Amino acid sequence: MESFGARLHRAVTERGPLCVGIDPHPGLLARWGLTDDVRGLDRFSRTVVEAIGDRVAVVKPQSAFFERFGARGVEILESTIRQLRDAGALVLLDVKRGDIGSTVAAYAAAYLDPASPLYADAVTASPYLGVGSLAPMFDLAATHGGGVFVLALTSNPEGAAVQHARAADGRTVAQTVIDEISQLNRGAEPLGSFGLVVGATIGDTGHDLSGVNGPLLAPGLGAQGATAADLRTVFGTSLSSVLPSYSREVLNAGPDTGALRAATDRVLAECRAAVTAS
Ligand SMILES: O=C(O)c1cc(=O)[nH]c(=O)n1[C@@H]1O[C@H](COP(=O)(O)O)[C@@H](O)[C@H]1O
Repeated sequence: MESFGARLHRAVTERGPLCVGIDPHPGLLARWGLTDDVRGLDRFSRTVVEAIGDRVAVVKPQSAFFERFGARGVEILESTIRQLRDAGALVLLDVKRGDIGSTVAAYAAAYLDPASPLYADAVTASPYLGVGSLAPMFDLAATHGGGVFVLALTSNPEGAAVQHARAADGRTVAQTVIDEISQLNRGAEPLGSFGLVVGATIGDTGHDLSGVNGPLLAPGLGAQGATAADLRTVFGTSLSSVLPSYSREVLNAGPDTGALRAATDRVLAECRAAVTAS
């Protein structure tokens, strides 16, 4: 069975270094002329899948925007994940889960077991109950060729108060997360299956990402103010592992599928130039 890291490496080689988020904000539904209900949610998600499912390496549905409609919203999330996978995109389900280990095992079963209705290629996870508490996710991901992206340095301004705090050994909390994920990816080729989330908005924080050997998801581009040109400052010599991620910047171009594709092509060209420039 092929690992998530290998599948991601191939997808990025074939389709380019880009993740597009599906974040059906109420304001976006209105902008697209859709109702703020499950019908609007379904139409929005289908339109995004139709426009970009066959051309973007990774698509990241944000679960909260589906959960807000209850069981029928989650049903649409399940169907969106299936449609995306059928279109050949890798699905990174943005759920940012974290809990004590025995409960994390249940989250792992929900998202990383191929038998689950919400099965996705990878999930986002929060390490603030300790990176070790996420072990059941790492284990199930490894068993089934899935991936886990762990928050390290988030794109929001509030994150630094926690993530830049120093642990007893002098490292920042973020660096301890980075180092533990690096261990998990040691020796993996062509790329490890365990990723980190590092916001494109954070500037040069002096964290050492050189040993990660896994994907670095970079949200915060576009609507949150960062540009592709900022990736060099944030990631330095680790640029080749960066997976830039945009949601509203692309989604604002809808509902026209041609306009969504054009927005996707534009940000991909910017990211390609930023990631490959020497
Ligand atoms: O894990 C994430 O994807 C994430 C981490 C982070 O540090 N910052 C961040 O914005 N995100 C998510 O990335 C998306 C950003 O959306 P836009 O600001 O519209 O591009 C949202 O779904 C956020 O939940």
